Amino acid sequence: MNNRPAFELYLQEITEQITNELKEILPAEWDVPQSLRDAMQYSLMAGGKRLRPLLVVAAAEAFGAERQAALPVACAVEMVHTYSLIHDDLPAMDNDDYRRGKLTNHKVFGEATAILAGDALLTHAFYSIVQAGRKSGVSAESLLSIVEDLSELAGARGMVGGQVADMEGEQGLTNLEQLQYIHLHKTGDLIVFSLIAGARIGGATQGQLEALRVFGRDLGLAFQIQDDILDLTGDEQKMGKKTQSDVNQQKVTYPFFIGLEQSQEQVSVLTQSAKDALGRADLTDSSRLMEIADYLMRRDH
Ligand SMILES: CC(C)=CCC/C(C)=C/COP(=O)(O)OP(=O)(O)O
Ligand SMILES: C=C(C)CCOP(=O)(O)OP(=O)(O)O
Repeated sequence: MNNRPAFELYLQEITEQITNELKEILPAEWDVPQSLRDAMQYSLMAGGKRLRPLLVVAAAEAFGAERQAALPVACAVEMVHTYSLIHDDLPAMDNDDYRRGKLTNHKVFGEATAILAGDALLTHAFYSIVQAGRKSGVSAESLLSIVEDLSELAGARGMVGGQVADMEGEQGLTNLEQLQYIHLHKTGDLIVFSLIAGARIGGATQGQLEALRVFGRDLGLAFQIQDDILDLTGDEQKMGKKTQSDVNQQKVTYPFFIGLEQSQEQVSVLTQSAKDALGRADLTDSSRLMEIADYLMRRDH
């Protein structure tokens, strides 16, 4: 008999399904230049935790949707996230050598191919969203809203805008509001997208979408504060990337402004307020999303 907790098995099952779906969407024999295909697959299959696709699937299931219907959109968000990490690691940005326990994309394939692999992952994400309509019967109306949300939340007003504010602010930030803007957009917006995309697939009402936006916003902020904390206290082996990089790059972070203990307190407060918002969403079953919120904040991986 298998004694592993049900939640761990659930995580493992979804992670495997997402990886299999990604292999279908980017097949080994895909008819594109080999260096590009290799670079895209290298980072996608490098062992990321698949947290954002997990949120898409869990949100869709919380509204009673079939998991299969959510998988193409789950893959799309993982492609967007992976592109963002490839570009974030480039010499022009964070200049990191390791990601997900492996050499960064540009270290293996060179800068030009890494940039283009990121570009192609972003573009292919939109192809994958369309497949949710072609293969899994998600309505054209829902897909239209999902494409609109992704363009907004991953673009200039979302993740890219947050990344630019992060680069421009690096040493000059003077208050927590500026840092919060960066965290909410650079990291939070893709988490918000994942939740509301899943909810749209499940047929959420406007009120439920709003509640999930609040859940995602607080969860995303807590997640990035946790990332700031782990950069100081985490284990490089487990995290698969270098720690102390914020200090080395003289980046202003939550622990820099309010100290380690208060930052940890903020993570708990935000996780609780996220769960309170979720409680107000009146879902068919919110238990998995509640468990995921706790899981994200206990991570030391
Ligand atoms: C448009 C682009 C390139 C967006 C990047 C978004 C992002 C969340 C990067 C990682 O942040 P981080 O540098 O705080 O995290 P890590 O410690 O994992 O590098
Ligand atoms: C937004 C941040 C903090 C970048 C890393 O995200 P994850 O911790 O989800 O990275 P992977 O598991 O996908 O590599």
